Amino acid sequence: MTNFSILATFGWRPFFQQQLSLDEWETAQPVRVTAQHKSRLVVTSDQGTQTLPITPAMPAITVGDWLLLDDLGTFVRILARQTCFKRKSPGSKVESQLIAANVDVALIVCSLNDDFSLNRIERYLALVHESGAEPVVVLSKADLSDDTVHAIEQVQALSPLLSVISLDCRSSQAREALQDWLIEGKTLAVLGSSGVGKSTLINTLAGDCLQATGSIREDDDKGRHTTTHRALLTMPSGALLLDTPGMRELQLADCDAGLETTFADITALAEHCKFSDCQHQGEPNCAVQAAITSGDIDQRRLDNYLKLRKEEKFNTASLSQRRAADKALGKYYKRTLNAAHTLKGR
Ligand SMILES: Nc1nc2c(ncn2[C@@H]2O[C@H](COP(=O)(O)OP(=O)(O)OP(=O)(O)O)[C@@H](O)[C@H]2O)c(=O)[nH]1
Ligand SMILES: [Zn+2]
Repeated sequence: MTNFSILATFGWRPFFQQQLSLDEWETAQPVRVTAQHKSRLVVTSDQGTQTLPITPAMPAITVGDWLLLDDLGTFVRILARQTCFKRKSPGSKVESQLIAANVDVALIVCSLNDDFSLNRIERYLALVHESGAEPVVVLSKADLSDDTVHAIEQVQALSPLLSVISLDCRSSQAREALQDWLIEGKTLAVLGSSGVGKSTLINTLAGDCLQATGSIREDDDKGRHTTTHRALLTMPSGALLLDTPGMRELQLADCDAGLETTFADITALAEHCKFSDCQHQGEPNCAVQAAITSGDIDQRRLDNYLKLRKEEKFNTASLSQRRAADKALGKYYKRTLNAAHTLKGR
């Protein structure tokens, strides 16, 4: 029988428990994916850590997922995700690539020096809202800024409900600043552009346990000893840190809903524009332009919204275009093959 209180320390909660049938409750073993390799997964449960070969019958699985295994340790099924980060796949076969599942809190790191950009924060907010995770904006390198208060105000003005904090990633006080989110069983992820202090913050939050469990020596698929990176770590606070390279390279794509949430003020106003397809760029009786004239909304914010929406549309369109192109290519191959057969048959 599964020890659910141990599982809770890995992020197990009613959302997952509710998905179990009575039978599964008694016999199945829930495990969480803590690392992913080419041909196998590393999973953790109340029984400890084990590896699981990836088979063609399995659905797409990513770090952070919860799976059910039977009493022989064989994969049974994947549980529905509470949140999910994806990105546009570089290949053309699959639409999107899974990056991480069941992240509760996404720390959007933006440094208070040259990198500080409201546009970039809005871009990350759209991504995080799309995933379903709770965003927390972390303004790093506070020690290098003369006016953190003003910066916090600017970010807070993006949404009154947004959590915004400033800190020095190198200082142990960073843990205190984030203590509201460093809760046992909560899964955090860190994102932000290069050089803003993500690794430094992760080191500070994870402390000694990063060295102890972050890199583990194990045998690879060919039996060689390798040092691999474990993507899900338990921090001293009991909170879990999900750290995979994919989180660091996220692009904005397929996040229509995330944009709507991030720019809820603009989308709410847009309902009052005269034209339902108003682009808010000079059409008559545009409620958004009126809000800009009255100073309720910044021109910068509208420009960024229009830019991100255009980018999102472009990315989504190129996905469907690629799908259409694939189909056409498939048909071409088939035709050529048929023609070859016909020729041969003559
Ligand atoms: N003064 C100051 N320096 C910081 C702070 N956070 C990070 N740094 C420094 O900034 C540099 C970049 O920090 P990293 O933690 O490597 O940044 P990163 O976001 O992980 O960068 P990538 O690995 O490229 O994605 C390092 O030299 C850090 O020591 C901070 O809060 N204050
Ligand atoms: Zn309008």
